Amino acid sequence: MRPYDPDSLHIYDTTLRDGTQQEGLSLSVGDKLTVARHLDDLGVGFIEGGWPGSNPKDAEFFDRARSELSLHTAQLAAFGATRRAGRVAADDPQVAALREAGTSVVCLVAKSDLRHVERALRTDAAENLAMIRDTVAHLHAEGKRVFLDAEHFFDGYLAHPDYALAVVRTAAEAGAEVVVLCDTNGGMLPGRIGTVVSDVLAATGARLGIHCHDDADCAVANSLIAVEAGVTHVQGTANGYGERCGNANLFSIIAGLETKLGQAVLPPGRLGELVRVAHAIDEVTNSVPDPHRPYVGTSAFAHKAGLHASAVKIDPDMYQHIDPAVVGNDMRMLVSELAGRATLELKGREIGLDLSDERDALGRILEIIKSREAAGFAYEGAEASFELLLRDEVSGRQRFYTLESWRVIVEQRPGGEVVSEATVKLTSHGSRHVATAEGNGPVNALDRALRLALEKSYPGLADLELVDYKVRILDGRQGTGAVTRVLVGTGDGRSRWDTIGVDENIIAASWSALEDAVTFGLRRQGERPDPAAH
Ligand SMILES: CC(=O)SCCNC(=O)CCNC(=O)[C@H](O)C(C)(C)COP(=O)(O)OP(=O)(O)OC[C@H]1O[C@@H](n2cnc3c(N)ncnc32)[C@H](O)[C@@H]1OP(=O)(O)O
Ligand SMILES: CC(=O)C(=O)O
Repeated sequence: MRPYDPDSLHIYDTTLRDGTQQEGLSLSVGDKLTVARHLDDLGVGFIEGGWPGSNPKDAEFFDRARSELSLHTAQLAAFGATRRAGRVAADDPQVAALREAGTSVVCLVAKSDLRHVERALRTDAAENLAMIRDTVAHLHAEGKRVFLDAEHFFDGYLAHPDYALAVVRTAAEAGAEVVVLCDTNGGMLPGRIGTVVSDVLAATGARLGIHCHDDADCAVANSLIAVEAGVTHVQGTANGYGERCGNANLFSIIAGLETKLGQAVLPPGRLGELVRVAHAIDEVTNSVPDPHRPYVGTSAFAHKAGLHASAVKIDPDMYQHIDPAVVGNDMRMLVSELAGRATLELKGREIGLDLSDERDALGRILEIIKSREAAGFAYEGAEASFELLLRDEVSGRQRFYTLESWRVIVEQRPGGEVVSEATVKLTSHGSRHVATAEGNGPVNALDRALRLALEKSYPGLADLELVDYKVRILDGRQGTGAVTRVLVGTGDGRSRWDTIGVDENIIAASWSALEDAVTFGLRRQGERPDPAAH
């Protein structure tokens, strides 16, 4: 492993600038400061805070950053364009905003594709080079470290290589520390990126960086191949946020560099924070974490196929590209109709049960799971129901009450209010209980009535709370009517568990899921089962 040296390979985050160009993503100044702190905790080298000359929020961010952001590892960078055509860099208000942003690093965006120079900037080749030269030289003379993002570099290089090279040379000669080759439209494939980077390096000798978008689904691969070809500065965003299909996911790049290319790019010990930081930033940006995201997703090391589990049981490396703990993730087993005995055995291990000598029981449980999944169950999303099934089969059923009946009515009252009322009758530890409760819906009423009926025997049930309720109507099978699958999430303030019920009747399906939820909760609380219950 090549040791961590933040100067020899820059990890440059542009979440707060290019990441916010993602549709639907908008951050307050406070959010941006929080994201910056998370990125600094992770240990990236540079955090691009925004474009100070483009809007008041970004200007405020840089203002507040001076007093509110104390970064330990990262340096803050301000982003902006080269001077406008026909102007003097020192007098251009955009350039002034960069100069005054209070950062030691600025990153300029410049055109490097002649088509863009002529059609978007509506100027000529020479003036664009002058804009680059003047702006870089001005900011460099002002004591800034200057990086230059060469927009549309790869498209420009393929059409007019001499001009694209002239951009790199002009920027480097004027004092740009790094010239960042941008695949702005995100359409490049890795082979081409590698070749162009090698050629540009050989032709200019400039320090190069890479900035890739993900429109061809290759942004991370393109960034990694660019590093292999010699760039020493990599840009990307947290979780790959960004314009259109996003930017290169900096977290995958970091993990790839550290675990596959033998290059430490974070301070020692920080790679294990990757999952935590990725999820914390999703929280700030109000994004639902993608479970399938490489390295950091909750499914990234989740094994569903029975054959995979049977090999993983012998050696996890057989179906994992890295040890999940290295990036702060965990291996998980998923129980479903695709499971085998090995899956169940490993799942048992996760919950502290040694099932290595329980081949027959595992076979029975597998049969139950497969036939129930064929009828509409999905244990993957209901691990508490699976755990009850497993424990029942292996250590014998534990029941806390005997159900006599349940009933729900839904009533529209004068004035239009709709109220549900449920009655549950059961016997627990020799006493018969009849409880009636109201709720804002039938499931809420049933849940309350069930807990009311049990509260004398099990007062701890008061701590449980229904926190999630999902319903899915499944197609009718083999000529039967459609069935309803209900998933119930229950919490006790410290943890959460999920249970399932399936029935043609939505209330009956909900009742089954609720019973599992309460039974699981009681087992968790270590409550004494009712030996007479059945
Ligand atoms: C590839 C990237 O993602 S780069 C980052 C892109 N990010 C953003 O655009 C978000 C922030 N942008 C903004 O707030 C606005 O676009 C501003 C403030 C920068 C400019 O707004 P306006 O002055 O109204 O101009 P507008 O957005 O219509 O057009 C951009 C102008 O910048 C010019 N321009 C574009 N690139 C550059 C460049 N590298 N150097 C100098 N000028 C440039 C264009 O020619 C155009 O000039 P014009 O006004 O004479 O037509
Ligand atoms: C600079 C930039 O964001 C791009 O070229 O995509």
